[in-house]
Amino acid sequence: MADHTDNADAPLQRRGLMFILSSPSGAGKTTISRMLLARDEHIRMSVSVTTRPQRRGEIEGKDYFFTDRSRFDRMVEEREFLEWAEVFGHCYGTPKSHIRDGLDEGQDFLFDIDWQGTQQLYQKMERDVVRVFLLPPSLAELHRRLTARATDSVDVIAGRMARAQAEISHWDGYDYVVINDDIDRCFDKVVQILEAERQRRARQTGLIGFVRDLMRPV
Ligand SMILES: Nc1nc2c(ncn2[C@@H]2O[C@H](COP(=O)(O)OP(=O)(O)O)[C@@H](O)[C@H]2O)c(=O)[nH]1
Ligand SMILES: Nc1ncnc2c1ncn2[C@@H]1O[C@H](COP(=O)(O)OP(=O)(O)O)[C@@H](O)[C@H]1O
Repeated sequence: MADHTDNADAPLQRRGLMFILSSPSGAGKTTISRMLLARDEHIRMSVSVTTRPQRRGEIEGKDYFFTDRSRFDRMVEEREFLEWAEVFGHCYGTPKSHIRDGLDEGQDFLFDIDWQGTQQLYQKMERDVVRVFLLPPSLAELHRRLTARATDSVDVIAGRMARAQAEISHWDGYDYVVINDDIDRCFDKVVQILEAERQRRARQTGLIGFVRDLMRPV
C-alpha cells in the first residue's frame, strides 16, 4: 500500500482557477498580466475574441483573436462564448473551448475582462472565479498613463477617461482591490492573492486522499 511519504514532493492534484484582472482602461491590467504570464508557468491567458482593430505590437492568438462583427455575431448565436460584452463600441468575448476542460485538469486561466464579463463568469462559475480589481493612484496618473502608452488618439483617450469613473464604480463587485501605484509592489500583491487562492481547500482535490493517508493508524 502506498505511503504518503512516497508522494511528499509531488504537488497535490488541484482544480484550476479563473483569475480575473479588471481595471479602468490604462490602470495597468495588461502590464500586470504580462508580468504574471512571464513569471508563472502554471497560468495561461484566456484569449478573447474581439472586433476591435489590432494595435501595433499586438499578436493574433496571443493578445486577442481579431475578427469582424458578422463572425462575432455568428459565434454568439452558436453559443461559443462563456460570456461576451460590448465595450467602447467593440465586441469582446471569452471562447468556451479549452476552459472547462483545462480547469478540470488543474490549469489556471488569467482573464483581462471588464466588470460585465466578470459578473457573467461569476454567475456561471462562482467557485472557480477569483476577481481582482486594479485602481490607478489618481485620475491624473490614469490620464498620464493613457497618454504615455501612445496607442490611442486624443479623442479615444478622452472617451476612456470619461468611462473610467463608471468602471471604478464597480469596484465592490470584486474579491480583491489593489492600487497600482508602484508596479512591482502591485505585482507582488497580485501574486500573493493568486498563491493564497491556489491553497483554498475546495480547489485542492487531492487533499482527501492525502489527509486520509496522514490519518491512517500508525
Ligand atoms: N466582457 C469582456 N470584456 C473584455 C474581454 N476582453 C477584453 N475585455 C475588456 O474590454 C475592454 C477594452 O479592452 P482593450 O480594447 O484591449 O483596451 P484596454 O482597456 O487598453 O485593455 C477592457 O476593459 C477589457 O478588460 C472579454 O472577452 N469579455
Ligand atoms: N504602476 C505603474 N506606474 C507607471 N506606469 C504604469 C504602471 N502600470 C502600468 N503603467 C503604464 O501605463 C500604461 C497603461 O497600462 P496598461 O497595462 O496598458 O493598462 P490597461 O491594460 O489597464 O489598459 C502603459 O504604458 C504601462 O506601461
